[in-house]
Amino acid sequence: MALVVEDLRTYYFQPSKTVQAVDGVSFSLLPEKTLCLVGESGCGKSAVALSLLGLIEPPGKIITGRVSLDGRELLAMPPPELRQLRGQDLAIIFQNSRYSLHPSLTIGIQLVETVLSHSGVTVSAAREMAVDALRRVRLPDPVKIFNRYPFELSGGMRQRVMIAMALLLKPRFLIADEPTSSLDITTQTHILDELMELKEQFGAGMLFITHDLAVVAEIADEVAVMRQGKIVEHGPVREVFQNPVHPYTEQLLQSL
Ligand SMILES: Nc1ncnc2c1ncn2[C@@H]1O[C@H](COP(=O)(O)OP(=O)(O)OP(=O)(O)O)[C@@H](O)[C@H]1O
Repeated sequence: MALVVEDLRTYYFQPSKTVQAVDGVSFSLLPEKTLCLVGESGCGKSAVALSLLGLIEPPGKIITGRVSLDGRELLAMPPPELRQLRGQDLAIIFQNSRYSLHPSLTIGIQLVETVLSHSGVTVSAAREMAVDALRRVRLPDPVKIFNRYPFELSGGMRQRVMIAMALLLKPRFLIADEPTSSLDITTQTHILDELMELKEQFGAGMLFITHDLAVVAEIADEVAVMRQGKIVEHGPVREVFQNPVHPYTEQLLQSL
């Protein structure tokens, strides 16, 4: 059981040029393991995440590649099937600033809708699952939060809600795109700890996108270093940190 990415290429066709945002990326994600994808801004990390989930929008396009989950080919999957798979088998946590929660729906409605769109449980069971998910991410008074709108919560609370939403259906693989970068350091540390704890409870594999090598040192089993759309180095985190082969990795480590 693995999420396997092979020779993925995703380009953005900008008016003046074509950006090869992802340019032949391959890796595997295994259950219970954390692979950190690092690299400077604009190197294509988010484009990888969006490609895996079928969320690339024009002017972007997946040019070629294979993404398979237990032998099922994701890139060729009809959109309704892919939507069903998202959340259940593969979930994503974005940075706060992008794709955040719907502003005019309560937290509870958004969580309950997510459950109902993926399973045949009753509304009251979905409600219970939602409150339980809010409790798991250690939000105080989950029932009260359930009835709140996103704007009534702090950034840290909203990010916890996003984690609760991603873990609601106990996905087997989790993609976290800089999930804590918009938060202050203390909140970042707490949320990261909670995310890792929950991930371990569920045995999920995780692709964690970050440019923070201190975070990588703490959570990664493996690290892949990306530069200009390509993975230039990939290996167990200790090996890569102690013995960087690519000059760019060395440069990244020196900037710590
Ligand atoms: N919607 C878009 N339209 C045009 N070009 C885009 C779009 N999204 C991304 N790109 C381009 O694709 C390249 C990769 O962007 P991407 O967001 O994947 O980088 P990143 O490594 O995630 O950066 P960051 O760490 O800043 O989030 C960049 O050159 C970017 O300008």
